[in-house]
Amino acid sequence: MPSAPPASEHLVRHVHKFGGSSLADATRILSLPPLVADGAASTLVVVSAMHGTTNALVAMADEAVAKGDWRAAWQALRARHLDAAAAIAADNAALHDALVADFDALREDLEALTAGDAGDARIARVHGLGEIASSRLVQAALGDGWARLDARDVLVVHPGEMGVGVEWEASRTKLAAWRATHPPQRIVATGFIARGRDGNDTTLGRNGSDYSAAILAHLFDADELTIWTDVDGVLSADPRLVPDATVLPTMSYAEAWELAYFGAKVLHPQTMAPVQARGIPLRIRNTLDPSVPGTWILPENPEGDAELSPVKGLTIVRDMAVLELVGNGMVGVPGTAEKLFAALHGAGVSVTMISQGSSEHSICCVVRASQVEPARAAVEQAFADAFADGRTQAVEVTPDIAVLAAVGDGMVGFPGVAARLFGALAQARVNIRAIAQGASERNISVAIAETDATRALRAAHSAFWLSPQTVSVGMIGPGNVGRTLLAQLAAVLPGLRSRSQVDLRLRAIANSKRMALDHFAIEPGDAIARLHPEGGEPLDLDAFAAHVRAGHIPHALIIDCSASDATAQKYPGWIAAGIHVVTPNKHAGSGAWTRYSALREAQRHSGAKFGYEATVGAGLPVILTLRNLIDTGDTLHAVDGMLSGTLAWLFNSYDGSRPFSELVREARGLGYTEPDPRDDLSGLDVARKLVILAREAGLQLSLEDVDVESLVPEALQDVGVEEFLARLDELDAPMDARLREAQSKGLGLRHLARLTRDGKATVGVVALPAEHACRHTRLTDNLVQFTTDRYASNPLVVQGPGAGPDVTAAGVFGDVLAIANALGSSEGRYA
Ligand SMILES: NC(=O)C1=CN([C@@H]2O[C@H](COP(=O)(O)OP(=O)(O)OC[C@H]3O[C@@H](n4cnc5c(N)ncnc54)[C@H](O)[C@@H]3O)[C@@H](O)[C@H]2O)C=CC1
Ligand SMILES: N[C@@H](CC=O)C(=O)O
Repeated sequence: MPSAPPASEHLVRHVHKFGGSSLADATRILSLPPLVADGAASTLVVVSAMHGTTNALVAMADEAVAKGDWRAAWQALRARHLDAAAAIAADNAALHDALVADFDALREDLEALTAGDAGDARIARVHGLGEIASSRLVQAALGDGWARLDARDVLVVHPGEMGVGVEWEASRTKLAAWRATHPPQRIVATGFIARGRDGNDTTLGRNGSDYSAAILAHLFDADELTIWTDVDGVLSADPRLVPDATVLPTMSYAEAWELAYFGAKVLHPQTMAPVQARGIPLRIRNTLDPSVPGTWILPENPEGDAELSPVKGLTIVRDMAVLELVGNGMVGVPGTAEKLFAALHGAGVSVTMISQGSSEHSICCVVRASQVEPARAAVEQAFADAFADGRTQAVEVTPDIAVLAAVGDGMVGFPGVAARLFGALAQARVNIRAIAQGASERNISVAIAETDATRALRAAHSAFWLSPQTVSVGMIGPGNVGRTLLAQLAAVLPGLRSRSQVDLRLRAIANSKRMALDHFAIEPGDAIARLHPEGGEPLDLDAFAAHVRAGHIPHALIIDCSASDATAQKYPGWIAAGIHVVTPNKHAGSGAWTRYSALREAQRHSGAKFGYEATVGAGLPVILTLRNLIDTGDTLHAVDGMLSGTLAWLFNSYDGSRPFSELVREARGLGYTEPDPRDDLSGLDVARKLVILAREAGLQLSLEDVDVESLVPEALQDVGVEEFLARLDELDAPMDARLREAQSKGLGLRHLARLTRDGKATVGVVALPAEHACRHTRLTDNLVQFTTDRYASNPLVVQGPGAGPDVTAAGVFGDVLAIANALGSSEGRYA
C-alpha cells in the first residue's frame, strides 16, 4: 500500500483511462475528446494499446525469440497505426514520422531478439510499444494543449510477490523533474509501461494499464479516476454466464478488490491500492454509452446500499483443485498449518482458499490446477516424517474444481447471507466441497465441481439479486383468451413490479406452430409479433419447457391458453420438473383418469402448482369455492346449474325472432364458444366441467360417466369445423320446434348440468318455468349451486359471466398471481 503524500497537491483534477476497446480504431479514438472535456482544468489521460495490439506484439516477440517470421505481423501492425494516424490527423507529419520511428525501433528490437539478443528489457520494450503508439494517436486526436508523458520517464517499479510494486519516492522525484521541463497542461500518458529500479524498460503485467492509471492518479493527487471500458460498469456477475447480471451503482474499494481478485474481469486487482491510499473515487464508465452512470468505487459504500443486496457481486474462478492434508496425528499439534503453507510457499504455489474443520483432522486448501502437482510434491516432502510414522495419512487431490465467491461489505453482521447462498446452491443441487469465510465477513467462498460452476453462479445470483418471487413464464396459445391475457399483463406488470415483489418475466410464447424464446423477457405487448410472420422457431414443447425452466430464475410457470390435448399431455412432466402450470384448457382436468392422477401425483412430489380455476365458470371462483367447502370439512351432495356461458347466452337470447344458427355465429364472434363450437353445443364442454368439479370433490368421475344430451345433429358430428359452420342452419328447425313447444307451455329453454354425490351426472336442455332461478340470469351468466351438509336447504350459489376472453383471461391471471404471491417469503427480501 503506498503512503499518502505529506500534503495534497492536486497536480491534476481528473484522470481518465481508456482501454484497448475504446481505442479500437481511428473512429473510436476521435470520439474520445468529448469524454474528457468535463470542465476539469487539469486532466490526465492514460491509454492502453489499440485493441489487439499487445497480443500481436507478444506474439511477435515470441516468434522472434523462436527465430520465426514476425515481419508480416510487424508490417500489418505498422500499417494499422499509420492508417489510424492518417484518419485522425492527415496533415500531421510529426505524428506520422514519430510512428515510423517507433516501428523502426520495434523492428530493430525484433531483429535483435531473432539474433538471440534477448533480455527482459528488450522484450518489455516490444510488449509496450502499443502504448507508445496509441498515446501519440490520442494526443493528436485531443488537439493542441496536450503534452505526452512516456510513463517510463516517471514510473519506477520493482517486481514483488503480489505483483509489480511501485517505488513511490523515486517516482515522485522523477515526476517533479518531468514537470520542471513541462509547463502545466493537460497530459496523455502511456499505460502498462514503466522503468525498473535498474533503469531498464519493464511492464506492469498484462492488463496493467488500470494499475498505471491508479498509480498516476495517486502521484498526481487526482480528485477522481475514470476508467473507460466497453461495459456499463461493474456487474453483479459475468453477464455471459448470468443474463440477469446488473450494473452495480456503487461499491467499496474492498469489494472491488475482492471481486477483481476473484476473477471479475473489469478491473486489474492491483488498481485499488494506489487510489485507496488517497481516497480517490474511481468510476467505471462505458465509452460506447457515456450517458450510463457506470459504477462508483468509493472508500465506503453509501448508506442503505446493502438493502439492495448484502452481496455485491459473485465470481467464479475455474481450473482449480482441492488439496487436502489428512492426518489423525495433526489434531492439537501446533505448527502443522505453518509447515503446510511454508511448503506451498516454497514451491511457489499460490493458495486461493483455506478451510480447516475444528477437529483439525485435515487442512484443505484450493490451488490452481496447474500448480497442484508441485503443491502435492512439496507437501509430501515436507510431511515425509509424519507420513512415515503415521501422523498424517494422505495428501488428497480433487481436480476439476471451481471457486464461487460471494463478495459484499453488506454481508458484515448481516445474518442469513450464508444460509441464503447455501440454500440456493442446495436447491440447484450443487455439492459444496469446501467453504471459507474470513472474519471480515466480506467474502464467502465455496469450492464446487467445475461442471456445476455456471449453474451454481446463476442460482446464487438469483438468490441475492432477484426477488424470490421472480417467475420465468411461458405462454402457449395467444388466441382469444391468450391475446387478452397478454393485454392484461401489459397493463398490469409494470405496476405490479413496483408495488410488490412479484416479478413475472414472459420469456417464451408459442402458438400451434411456432415458438419464440427470449433470454430476458418479451414485452407482453410485443409477444404476438414475435411469432409473425414465421417469427421464432418451429414449436417444440419440450424445448419450450426447458427454456422456461431457466436455471437462473427462481421459479417457472407455463400458461396454456390452447384447447389442445397435446399440450395437456405434457402437464404431469412439467409439474414433476417443478414447473407450475396455469390453464383454462379443460383437457387435463377432465381427460383420462390416469393422466389426471399422474398430474396430482407429480404435484405432491414436486410441490409445483396446477391452477385451473378458469376451466369452470371462466373468471368465477367456482373451483375455489368447492375446494374451500371440501377443505373445511363440508360434504358435497350436489352441484347443479348452468355451466356453459355460450349456451346461457344462446338460450337467454333465443326467443324465436332470430335463427339459432345466427346466434351461434354471433357467440363465436364474441369469443364465448370453444374453438370448435360443437364442444359447447354437444354438451361436451359442460360435461368436462362437471368431471372437473366431481374430481375436485373427490369423485373418480370420467367423461364417459356423464349422461350428455347433444344439440349437434348426427350428420354434423364428424365434419370439419369449417363445414360445420357452413351448415349451421341445419340446427335451426329442430331448435325452433323445441322452443315453440316450450313456449306453448309457458316455459323457457335453459342448458343445465347436475352432479350428485353418488356420481350421477347429467347435461342437457331443459324447459323451465319463469320462476326458476336459471330463468333470471343474464347474457353469459353461469349459475352454480352447491348443495352440501352446511348449505342443505339453501344452496351456496356462485353466479356471474361464465365465458368471454376478458373474464377468462382474468381468471387465468388470478391463478398466476395466486401462485406467484404464495412463492414469497413472509420474512422480507433479505431478512
Ligand atoms: N373463450 C372462453 O370464454 C373460455 C375459454 N376457455 C378455454 O380457453 C382456451 C382458449 O380458448 P380460445 O382463446 O377461445 O381459443 P383460440 O382458438 O382463440 O386460441 C387457441 C390458441 O391455442 C393455440 N394452439 C392450438 N393448438 C395448439 C397446440 N397444439 N400447441 C400450441 N398451441 C396451440 C392456437 O394457435 C391459438 O393461439 C380453451 O381451452 C378454452 O376451452 C376456458 C374458459 C372460457
Ligand atoms: N365455451 C365455454 C367457455 C368457458 O369455458 C363456455 O361457453 O362456457
